[in-house]
Amino acid sequence: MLELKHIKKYYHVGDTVTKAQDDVSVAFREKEFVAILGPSGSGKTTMLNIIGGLDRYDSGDLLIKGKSTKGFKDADWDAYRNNSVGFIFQSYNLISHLGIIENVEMGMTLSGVPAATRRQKAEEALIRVGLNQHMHKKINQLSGGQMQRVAIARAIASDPEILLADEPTGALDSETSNEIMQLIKDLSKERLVIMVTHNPELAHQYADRIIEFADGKIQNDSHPHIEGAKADNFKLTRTKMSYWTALKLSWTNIRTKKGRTFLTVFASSIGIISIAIVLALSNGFQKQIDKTQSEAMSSMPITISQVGSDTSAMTGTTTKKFSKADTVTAEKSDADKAQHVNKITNKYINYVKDIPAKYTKNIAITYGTGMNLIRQVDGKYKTVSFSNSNPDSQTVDTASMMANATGVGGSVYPINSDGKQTFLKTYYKVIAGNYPKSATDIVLVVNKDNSININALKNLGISVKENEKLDFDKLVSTTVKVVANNDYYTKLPTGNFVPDNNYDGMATKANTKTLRVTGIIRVKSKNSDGLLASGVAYSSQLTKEVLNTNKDSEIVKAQKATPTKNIMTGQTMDASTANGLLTMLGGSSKPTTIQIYPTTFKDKDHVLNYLDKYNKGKNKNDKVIYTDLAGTVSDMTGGLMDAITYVLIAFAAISLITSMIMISIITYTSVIERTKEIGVLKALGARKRDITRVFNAETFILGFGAGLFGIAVAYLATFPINSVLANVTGLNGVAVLNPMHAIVLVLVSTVLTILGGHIPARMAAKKDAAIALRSE
Ligand SMILES: Nc1ncnc2c1ncn2[C@@H]1O[C@H](COP(=O)(O)OP(=O)(O)OP(=O)(O)O)[C@@H](O)[C@H]1O
Repeated sequence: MLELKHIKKYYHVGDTVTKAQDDVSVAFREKEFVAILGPSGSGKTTMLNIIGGLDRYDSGDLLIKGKSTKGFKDADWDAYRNNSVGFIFQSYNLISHLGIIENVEMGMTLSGVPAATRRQKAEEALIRVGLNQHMHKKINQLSGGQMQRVAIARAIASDPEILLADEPTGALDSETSNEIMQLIKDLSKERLVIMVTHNPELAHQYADRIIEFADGKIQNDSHPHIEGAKADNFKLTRTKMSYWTALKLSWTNIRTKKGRTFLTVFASSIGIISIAIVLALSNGFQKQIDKTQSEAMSSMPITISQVGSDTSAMTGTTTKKFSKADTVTAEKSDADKAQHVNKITNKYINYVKDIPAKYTKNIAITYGTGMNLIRQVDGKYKTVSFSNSNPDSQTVDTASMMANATGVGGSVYPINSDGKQTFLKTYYKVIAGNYPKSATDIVLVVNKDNSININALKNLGISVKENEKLDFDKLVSTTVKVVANNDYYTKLPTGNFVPDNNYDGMATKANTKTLRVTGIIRVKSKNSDGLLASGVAYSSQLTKEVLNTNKDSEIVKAQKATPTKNIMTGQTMDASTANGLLTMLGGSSKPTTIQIYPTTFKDKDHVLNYLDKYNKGKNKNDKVIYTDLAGTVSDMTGGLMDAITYVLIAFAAISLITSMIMISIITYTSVIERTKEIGVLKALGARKRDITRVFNAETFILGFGAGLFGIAVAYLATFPINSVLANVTGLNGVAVLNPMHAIVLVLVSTVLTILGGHIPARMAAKKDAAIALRSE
């Protein structure tokens, strides 16, 4: 059955060499009870460990059923121990955190025997050793003899052919010893039993054969056996512990150390808690900043005007040196030099309209078209305007007189490229009436305190005194009429055009449109001033319609025919005044300003890049220059927030690493504490990998637990944090834990702790089984 051939095992410690096995040759029968006697330190245990595959011989050979073990790999030894060998130790070596049945089942659990079969065989083995009454007790509720019976049950549960016992009665009184010996004697009827003992009487009383050992050599053999030639018919089934078994094993172990586990989990979760809170806060602050930014955007668009200011053209040379020249140099002022006329062509407008929709909320194109407005006041029609300029001031400037007379002024609100009215709905609240629906609907914009520019009302022909309070009803539904150029101006015999005085007549003309105030609106946000000035606001659509009606009117045609002469006054004009007049009359469809509202600060950069691309390669005169008001506010806030978050996360990460180190230490202690258990598991056939798995499972449970616990604490912490922040800053719901962050943090905690625990786990796996079993 078993044969040792010239087995040598020397231990070298320092200069001394211990010959634990010194050329041992012996053979065993298939069924016999062999007792090995000998003085302490003679090498008995070493021989038993070599036979059981727990220890390796240096030279010689161990034949199992005729099969040489010289070429055995670790996995073969593991399988051999699991399939063929049962061990019984002096100190029982039961796994105390498992139940009796689980202990007995362990060998079968390791080799993947199905649960029901396992349970049945374990119970049979326990009945066999006489423990049918005590099966459901805990290990620490048993007597020494009973514990040894459990150990014997574990050794025979999977019915091995070889049973190895190392001083099985060494810790028991004589009566119990006899009972155990009798039990082993019975078991030897079915298998080979090799027992190491110090007790010659027991050996002689129960054993069939006695081998005396001294100085690593067999001195005497009472009943030697010579193994005949045998065919190699030895087969091994490899063992494999499932992840689930590893998890269960670790879980039961962790449960026996509840206090320590809780403290570990708590301490390791501190890193996760701090990172989660930092993320939750920065998340919330970022949201607040985004909101503020987006509000700021609404009042600070990128503006492209007909005349821009090219700051790069400013020389900024204010020399301090006095000139010695005796001449005067005529020079343009810096501001004049910087003045740049933008050629806002249709091509450019289309280019702007093609900005990817995701980057912009709105694009407002304003045309400087005048509107001939009249309104019935006290039964009579008179001219009115949407302007905010003072109607009582004595302006001599013809352009502003024209502006007042023709109704240029007021604010134009943008309409989305798809024609939808989202701008007003997003940023403005209706406090009376409704949002405008059609091009002929106009609104009154009031300030946060419901005040409105008095000039706007006066220009509409409403007689009002400063600080006078007007009912909403009085203003909503006010109507104003826009008259087409052809109805508004009459041609004099001189060829000049003048406004007709018959306003009542104009009111009923077919081309006259009625505009109606549909509502009074006010900016929604506390923090923003809004885009629209207080006063009248109308849609960009309305200007387009007016432009369409007037572009081919008589007065426009006549003005175009005499470009250097004002068609109304007969005065000569320079090109730019002429251009202004033509625009006012509706003869030029060039926009006066284009305003682009980026969606966010970041998108603004995309928009600016897009606009810069247009200018690339163009000569100075063809370039279109924009003004970026929001640029001065810049992305500073966003960058700052990111920086703060990174710094805080770095600090929090330090605590995470600390917890990782702590988990390694705890796993390491656990490895030390469980050294004996590792030995037992190995004796039962556990592979290195199974041992690593058991400890990895433990760190997995700890890491995952710490992650979950950390997230739970961080989530609960957001409530008091938010209430404090709300009190201090007035901001509500700042700390918001992003579920994605929560999941990632649990993963991070699990992965980091597994990493931290992996090295001790590997150390555990590498432990020598024989040494592990010798440890106390
Ligand atoms: N890992 C080891 N390193 C060094 N020496 C060892 C090691 N294991 C055992 N020895 C030595 O080998 C010798 C044989 O030890 P072994 O445990 O086999 O003796 P034993 O006969 O079983 O003794 P006891 O009856 O006291 O248990 C002893 O001198 C022991 O010190």
